[in-house]
Amino acid sequence: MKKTVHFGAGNIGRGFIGALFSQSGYHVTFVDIAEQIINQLNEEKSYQVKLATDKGETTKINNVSGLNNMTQENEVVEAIQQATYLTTAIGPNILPRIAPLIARGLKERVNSQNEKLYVIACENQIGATDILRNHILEHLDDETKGKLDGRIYFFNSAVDRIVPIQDNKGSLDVLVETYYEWVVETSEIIPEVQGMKIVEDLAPYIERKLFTVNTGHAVIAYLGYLSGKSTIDQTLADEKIAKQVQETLKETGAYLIKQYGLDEAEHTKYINKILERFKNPYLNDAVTRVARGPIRKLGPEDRLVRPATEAQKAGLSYSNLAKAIAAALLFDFNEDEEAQKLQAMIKENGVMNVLKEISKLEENSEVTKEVINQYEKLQQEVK
Ligand SMILES: NC(=O)C1=CN([C@@H]2O[C@H](COP(=O)(O)OP(=O)(O)OC[C@H]3O[C@@H](n4cnc5c(N)ncnc54)[C@H](O)[C@@H]3O)[C@@H](O)[C@H]2O)C=CC1
Ligand SMILES: O=P(O)(O)OC[C@H]1O[C@](O)(CO)[C@@H](O)[C@@H]1O
Repeated sequence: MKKTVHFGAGNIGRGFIGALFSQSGYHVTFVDIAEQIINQLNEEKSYQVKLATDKGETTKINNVSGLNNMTQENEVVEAIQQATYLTTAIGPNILPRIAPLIARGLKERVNSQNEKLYVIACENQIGATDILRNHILEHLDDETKGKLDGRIYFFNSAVDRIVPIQDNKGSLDVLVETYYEWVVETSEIIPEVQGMKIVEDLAPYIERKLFTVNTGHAVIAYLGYLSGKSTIDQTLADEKIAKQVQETLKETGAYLIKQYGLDEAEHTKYINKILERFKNPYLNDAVTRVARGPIRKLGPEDRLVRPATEAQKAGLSYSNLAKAIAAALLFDFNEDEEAQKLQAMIKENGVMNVLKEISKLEENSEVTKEVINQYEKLQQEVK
């Protein structure tokens, strides 16, 4: 049986990427630090993926097992020897932490065989696989680096499926939305995986996804949080916020249409389809999940700041994006480590310095001025 190694046995790992591999005839070895999940995968050897619909259709996912990358390093290295694919869905901030072990696995592999291995990071981040590759290279000697060509391939990808936090503690089963899209950038002919779409240029796909699905989601999450809402669908039922989301997506849309020559009517359809996905009540998707990690989400290349700076450069409107950035700056959820760190930074150094440090926005840039203007207005509104 073909084999694949997937780092991150969480929501996207089990509910999306691992499930597609299993359905394509692969044995999936999940690598994670969550001991309970690893034990259950090894004991139960399967789990159910349940669709967030009124019928709640389920699919059984077979041929799965687990390894703990903290306590079973040798076994992970061995699994990498046998795999055709190595994927991750672990969170962008975790990629540097798993890179040393992947590097060990790759070193052993290229010194003992010529079979091709395809590495794909499935994270909400532009160029996540390139970033992972650079971390891996830091842990390889020149001789090993020289052997990667033609053996180890690194492909960027875009992943789109809403998988909320699961409220079935103790079960491996995962509730997912029906829709999914996994786009992988390569011009190589690679072993087929059901549901994987191959493209030669990922940029329009990942930007369209990140600056529509993720920007829209972030606006709902941050404004929902500020107005005391619990879930995404509940927030979108608030007409004022729904209008604000539309206005923000018009701004990212204008940039995407200009940048990639998208058809305006098609793009409007794409936006509307996404808004329908967000309204799914069966997902019960918490605003605090979608808002998680505000420091990462306020990064210069991420879903809020990049479209704002690109729109500004292109002479397009960005005031609604500035409002979204301002709302993210006000996210003070006390169970989110990044939110707490962000609030401490704002308290100590002020918003302008935080925008400079985290978002790489110049002090007196037009975008910075507009964000501060929106931040002050929002602060008054939520008082
Ligand atoms: N949940 C969703 O709807 C979507 C998530 N994504 C992306 O997928 C990635 C994963 O997200 P989720 O699955 O939602 O998160 P999650 O929190 O459900 O899963 C992450 C998994 O990584 C594991 N992990 C954390 N640190 C680790 C380490 N050092 N070594 C090994 N495993 C470690 C955790 O134990 C957890 O099982 C993120 O980059 C996210 O942006 C992308 C599209 C959709
Ligand atoms: O996973 P992140 O990057 O923290 O952001 C949450 C976002 O990811 C998703 O879970 C999947 O795209 C979206 O639901 C949401 O926009």
